[in-house]
Amino acid sequence: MPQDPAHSMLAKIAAAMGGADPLSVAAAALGGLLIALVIVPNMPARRRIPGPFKLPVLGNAPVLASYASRGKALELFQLYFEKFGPLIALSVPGRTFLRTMDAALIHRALTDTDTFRKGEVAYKTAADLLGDALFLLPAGDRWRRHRKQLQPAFTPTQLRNAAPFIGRVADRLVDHLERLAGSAASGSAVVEIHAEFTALTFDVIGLVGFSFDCKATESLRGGQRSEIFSVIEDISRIVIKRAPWPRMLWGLLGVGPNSPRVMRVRRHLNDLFDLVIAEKHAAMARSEPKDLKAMDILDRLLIGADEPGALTQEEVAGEMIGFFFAGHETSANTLTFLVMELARHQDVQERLAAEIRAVLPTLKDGMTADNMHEFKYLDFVVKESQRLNPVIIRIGRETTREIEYNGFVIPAKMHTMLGFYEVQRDPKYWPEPERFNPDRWDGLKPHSGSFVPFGDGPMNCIGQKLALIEIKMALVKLVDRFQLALEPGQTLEFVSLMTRRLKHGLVVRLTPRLIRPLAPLASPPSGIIN
Ligand code: HEM
Repeated sequence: MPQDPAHSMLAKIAAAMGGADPLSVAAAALGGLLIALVIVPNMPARRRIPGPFKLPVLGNAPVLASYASRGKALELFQLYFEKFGPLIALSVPGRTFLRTMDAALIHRALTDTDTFRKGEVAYKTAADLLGDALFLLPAGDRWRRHRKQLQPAFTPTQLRNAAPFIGRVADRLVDHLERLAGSAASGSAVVEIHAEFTALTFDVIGLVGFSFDCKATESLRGGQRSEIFSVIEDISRIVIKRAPWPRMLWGLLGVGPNSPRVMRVRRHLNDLFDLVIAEKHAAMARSEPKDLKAMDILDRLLIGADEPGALTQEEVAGEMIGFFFAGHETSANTLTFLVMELARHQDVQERLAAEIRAVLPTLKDGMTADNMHEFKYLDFVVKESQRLNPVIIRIGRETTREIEYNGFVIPAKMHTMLGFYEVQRDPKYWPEPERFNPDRWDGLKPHSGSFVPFGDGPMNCIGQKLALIEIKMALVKLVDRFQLALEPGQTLEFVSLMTRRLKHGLVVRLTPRLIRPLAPLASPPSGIIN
């Protein structure tokens, strides 16, 4: 009788085992598989990191994917941390990973580069969309070369030069809001402020990074949302959709490198880069060579193109897209959360307004990158909002070797997700963690690893000083001119894609405060924007 291949295989194995019954061999094989795929991964063992039940092969991928696609991963991890403690092990096909909210481990993972490195997971998941952007690159020579080339664009001199441009973009926004309020019968403006901030931060990156006016604010005024916003947003969605699954399944999910959706995103990004570069070359041809100090990020990258270690044209494109991506949504979400907290806490808002009224007139040149520290309460408010509402809620690292931590064994090459959101709300480090209390920052030096909105260590946020100038300038101008209140009837729903934000934005009512002359603003170096 002809035998099916599986049966003949079993017969061969049985013969090799000295003529054992093929059925017993099959049962033993099945048992072995069960032990390897279900029992071992879920077995409680001393020193093994605890975690939720893992399905054979798929591990925790289905439940992670279901929560992540709805932007609800934080809720899931909150449950897991409550159940299993500050270190949890999870698995998706092909890899096991660790998620932690332990401050000391977070600090170590960010600063001890011999033991933890940024691995390739993020790069492999998004490089076809974003190219060789610094914020994606894994640790190693390529990352070092990019960081070295970009670092000079963030010196105090560069930031000093950038501040007046930022001031002008912020002025454009508050002037517009004032006009809106002036033309409304109620005397106040009702706006969805997140869209305004997204446009503002987009324009700031364009101007400061590339002397390119994206006119995002302008297109918003024209009643349309610039297409590039939806493209950038789609990148986050694509990456989130890909993350729990192996590359070979991305195509099936509609997010493979050759899927129409992905190709559309790439086409838009290439167009944007071509436009910026063409404008830059035209500007270079029109004007005298710039002083090194007055150069933007793109000038610096292009001017040094012949020097050893310089970035190639492709790498420059990656950095440009990377800066738009890493630098605009993060700052916009941070600003939106700040307005949300100020609108919810009118007492804090009034104290801040009083500080602004007291400090601003004393600044001879208006608010600059050098005198921001005069606004002490503002600094507390920004930090407290970043603590409660970090926009980067987690980042990943990988162990370079096996280590022991608090009695647990963390194997080599373990992908480790650092839970910024959770550690910044941990009652162990933050009394009354859910309370928005800027005064807690008075004289406070946070416990290492417990406050990391910009990361830490050598891969910390290269744009953090620029971001803080932008955020503080915009906030000072806004609170100085308007009283901010939440418009009733909206539910504030949070989503966590690549960054955390409000799903439907934030609708606020802006009522002009008493009109009084503003302190002068330092003029920008040239008239790029009106
Ligand atoms: C409030 C705003 C911002 C927040 C909360 C933020 C947060 C972060 C965090 C947490 C990291 C560390 C990632 C890691 O360690 O793997 C990071 C890296 C980075 N950020 Fe930001 N960021 C902000 C604004 C900006 C801006 C305005 C820019 C550019 C102008 C920027 C560019 C970058 C880049 C290029 C990296 C990668 C650095 C490296 O790997 O060497 N960010 N950011």
